Amino acid sequence: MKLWWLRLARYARVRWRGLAFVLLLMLINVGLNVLKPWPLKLIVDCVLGNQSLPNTLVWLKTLAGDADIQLLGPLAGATIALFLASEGVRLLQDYVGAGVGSQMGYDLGAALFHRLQHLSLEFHNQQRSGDLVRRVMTDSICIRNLAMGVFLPVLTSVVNLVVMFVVMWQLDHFLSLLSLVVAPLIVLLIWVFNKPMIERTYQHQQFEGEIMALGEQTLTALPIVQAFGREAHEDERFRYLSQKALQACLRALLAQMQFKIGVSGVTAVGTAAIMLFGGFQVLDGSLSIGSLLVFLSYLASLYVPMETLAYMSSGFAAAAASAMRVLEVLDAKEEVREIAGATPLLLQPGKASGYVCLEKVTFGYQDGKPILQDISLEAQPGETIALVGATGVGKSTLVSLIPRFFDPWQGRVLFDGVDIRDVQLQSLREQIALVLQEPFLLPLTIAENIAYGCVGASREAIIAAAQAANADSFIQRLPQGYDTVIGERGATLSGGEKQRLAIARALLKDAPVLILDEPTSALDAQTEFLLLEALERLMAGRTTFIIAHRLSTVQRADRIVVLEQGRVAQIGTHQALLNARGLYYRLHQTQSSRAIIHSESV
Ligand SMILES: Nc1ncnc2c1ncn2[C@@H]1O[C@H](COP(=O)(O)OP(=O)(O)OP(=O)(O)O)[C@@H](O)[C@H]1O
Repeated sequence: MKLWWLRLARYARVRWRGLAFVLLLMLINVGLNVLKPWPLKLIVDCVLGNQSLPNTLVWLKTLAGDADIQLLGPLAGATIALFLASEGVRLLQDYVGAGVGSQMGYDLGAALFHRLQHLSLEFHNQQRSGDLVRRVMTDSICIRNLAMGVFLPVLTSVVNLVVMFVVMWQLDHFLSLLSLVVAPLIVLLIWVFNKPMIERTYQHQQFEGEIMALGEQTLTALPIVQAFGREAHEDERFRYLSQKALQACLRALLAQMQFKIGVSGVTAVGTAAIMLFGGFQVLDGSLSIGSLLVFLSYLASLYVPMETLAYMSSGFAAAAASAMRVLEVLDAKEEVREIAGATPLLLQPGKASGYVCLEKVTFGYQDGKPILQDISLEAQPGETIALVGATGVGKSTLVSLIPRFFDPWQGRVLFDGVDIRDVQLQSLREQIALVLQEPFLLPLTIAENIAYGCVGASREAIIAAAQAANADSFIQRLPQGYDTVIGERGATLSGGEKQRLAIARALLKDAPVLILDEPTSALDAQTEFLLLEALERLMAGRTTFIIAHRLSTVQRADRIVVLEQGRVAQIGTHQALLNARGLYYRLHQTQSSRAIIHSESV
């Protein structure tokens, strides 16, 4: 992924004012740090020693008085002011930096979240949702880490190094060069320790990632874990991974400690060399004591930026890895893309007629392996079309082409006579309501779940939809009625109750086209019977595509489409298909004989 950092910088650009302010504070702080040892130098050289004040500071004498000793007070005061100012600016820089950095992280997270919501179901089918959540919540912070944890410290270090070296050079050329002698040694240490530090930190992150994945997998599959008594096994796996993570963490810390000891040793040798040679120069009078003190003070601050630069490589590697994971999603190919200049399905507000037509549609998930072949099917407004066929024949795939979850390889899908690839996706999906086998419910209140597709629906409309869906009576029995918050995926409700909420949601949406994908198959025959009444109310006056394995559910459809090996094998009414004695007849016979055996055994 070339120039990834440049692409990421686009997201940072929006916050350029904040970034510029942080840079300004950084420059002010560098200036204050450079000035810090100068009051001490002036005291040592001009008050305790016999040097005169530099011409640029003669005004101090007119302010404090002529006697050298009178300079002590203002110089001590200047030290306090410099320290306070530097600390104040540093704290402000940290505060503003944290704010701007986090804001950039949230901006990137929001862009990622938006993108994920618009990527096709095909993309999501191939991903683990836990991993995607990590990308949005954790990896998007990489932009903050790169800006505030890598870019800013590196820039600060470089500016610090340059400014201090320039000042040192003015004081003494030889000592300036000597202070840089440690640089190659620090580079050598970086070269030796960088790889183990990065590798061990990466291993640590990997194990932490595995712990998170295990936690997420186990908690989402908790009913299975408990049913199969695997709690102890999962505990053991958790402990094993934690142990591994701990070992990797300690190994990474060990490498960092060795590196730090190396840097401290080299720094100590450098400082000692400056003391030694600087001491000789002071003794032979070519350097003042104050200048030597400035050198030693700078030296301490000079090695800090070098060390910072050394550490940055591991921070950079971690942030770069996260950035790649973020860009992978941002760059993911959109399988279903709205064409430029797509128009709304309806040019005026209102409802579509509900005419749906599939024209010679061929589609599959893998190249060369079509699931649906050359399917043509027309549904007139208000007509009910049932889809039947063996499991895996492509019934759900066929109906998923209508809301354009996928685009056909060949052929086209028309909605109210318009090719759905030419219209705005949202305007198309507004005209379709879905009730699936798994009624996806959110951990919100019952009322909010019913009104999910219909923002701003009145309480009366919600209750009317629930009544029509035969859901009102069970909702009234809940502790807070319509304001009861249901568990994740409706965990606190029975299958039939969840399905009735899904029907109420579809009723409230009041779309002209309805897709019912095995809405009753997870229920027993008695509950199914109760639901059918609600479903009939829902289907009235709408173009409906219904998929059901139980043929009893589809008997009253206007037309039944029988799919076989990806093609339409038969179309007709229940009676006509029975008379034809084809595949439908055989499916019907099998189900009828099973029902007889079942009723006899009961
Ligand atoms: N997202 C996907 N990626 C790849 N293959 C898929 C995907 N979804 C479904 N399939 C495959 O496509 C085929 C048709 O699946 P589909 O769900 O449409 O069948 P179905 O007739 O609705 O089956 P069932 O009656 O069991 O629900 C199956 O072989 C299935 O494994």
